[in-house]
Amino acid sequence: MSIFSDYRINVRSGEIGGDSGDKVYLSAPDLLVAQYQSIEKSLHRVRGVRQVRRIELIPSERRHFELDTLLRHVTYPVLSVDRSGRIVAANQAAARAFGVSHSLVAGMSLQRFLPRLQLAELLRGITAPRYGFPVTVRGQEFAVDWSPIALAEAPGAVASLAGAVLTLQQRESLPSSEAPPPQVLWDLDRRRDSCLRLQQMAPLDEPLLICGERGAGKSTFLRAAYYLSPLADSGLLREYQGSDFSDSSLSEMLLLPCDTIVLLDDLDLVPESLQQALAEHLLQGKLRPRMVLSARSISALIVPFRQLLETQQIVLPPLRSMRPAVAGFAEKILGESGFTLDPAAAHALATRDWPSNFSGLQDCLQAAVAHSQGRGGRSVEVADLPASGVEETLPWTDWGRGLTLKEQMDKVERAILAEQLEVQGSAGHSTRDLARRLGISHTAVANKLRKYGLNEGGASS
Ligand SMILES: Nc1ncnc2c1ncn2[C@@H]1O[C@H](COP(=O)(O)OP(=O)(O)OP(=O)(O)O)[C@@H](O)[C@H]1O
Repeated sequence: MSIFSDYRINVRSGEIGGDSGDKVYLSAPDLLVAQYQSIEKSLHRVRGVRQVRRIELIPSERRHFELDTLLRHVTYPVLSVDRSGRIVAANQAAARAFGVSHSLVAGMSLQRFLPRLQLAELLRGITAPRYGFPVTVRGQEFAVDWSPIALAEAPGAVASLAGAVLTLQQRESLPSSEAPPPQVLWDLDRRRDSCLRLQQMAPLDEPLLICGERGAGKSTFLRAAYYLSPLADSGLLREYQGSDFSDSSLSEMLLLPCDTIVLLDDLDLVPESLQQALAEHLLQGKLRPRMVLSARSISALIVPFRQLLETQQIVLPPLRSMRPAVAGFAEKILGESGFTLDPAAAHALATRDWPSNFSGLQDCLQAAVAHSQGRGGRSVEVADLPASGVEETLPWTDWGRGLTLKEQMDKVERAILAEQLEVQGSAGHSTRDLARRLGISHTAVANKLRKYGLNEGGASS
């Protein structure tokens, strides 16, 4: 050092390195060639010095320089923040996204650019990386990857956090950020009550549960709840599917701001441990967004959710409990196709049980329209309807709504015969055995089987 000071050479930094740790690197950026030549000999005389060389960059400068070049070439924003949320370093792309000059970014507060990010929370307690949570910067949608910088002594401990590195990827058209297409709700028969309840409950803050069987319209109601919520105008929208719900979905949800509306479809398909965690966070008030959930039924959920949502649920009636309106629903579905529904076909539809509800009715009508088209028709007739699948046995009041006693009895009789045929078919019995078992004549059995279309490929006589 005295050699350098004798020659008035400013040494800005130094480090020890090399493969065997026996090299000393000194950074003297203003060193002139003549100065170097003069000190070189003196340096050689220092004990232990074997070689003196002049290099362009010392290793740490080189690393810095390489990182800088790398970041400059990264087209998406990358930046780092310290524990207090101040930006320490940022690349050009980040400065561009934030709309400030690159030289000014360092030192600014990140919150200024991402006002809705739960920054304090992230910096205070999150020690594992988080991927893909949505933010908006000057009207542009990004997904943020957040990697905490933990100090080596205690990685994983909150106290060890020194800040974080963030990367922002532009989101082209993430479905979750897009509002679903608005849909007019069918408000016939018992469905009208569900629509009215939705209108009353959607604008509230409490979590809302929509229950219904397969195809009963849960997803449709979830999306309608979004439009009926005051947040639809200004807030953020996030949609989750219960079957895909994971730990990272939950941690992402915890970071969402309070003006977000979360639609979580099929909560009953979320693993129980995650349902538990979700319920706890909700009860402790840690989940800020407005939650709208759906499930097959409230009894399919874990106990805390049942208690939490009991008074805040809308149960969608199954289609079979709205028999008087089945034709009306069918006409709404047919509406766009220009096909009409023949009264006999409408009646036939009303007698079916629709285990998959509106989805089943839609599929059936789609097939019927194709069939009718095939014969050059413009209306759906009984002959166009595909054969109905398996029918379910259900509580009588709902099940029989809109059916005469005779129609109800016929459905029961058919179900009994179909079940008996299946049992005896596998045991190799005949229709005579069936007649004996049911206590009726063989002719009566044959007539009934014919009436219900059960005689083909069934039991032998
Ligand atoms: N009230 C309604 N108004 C308009 N369309 C509806 C209504 N209810 C259901 N539908 C239509 O019926 C079909 C089934 O509805 P949806 O997908 O919402 O049911 P789901 O209960 O979520 O089904 P799944 O259990 O299979 O997820 C959809 O095509 C939907 O458009």
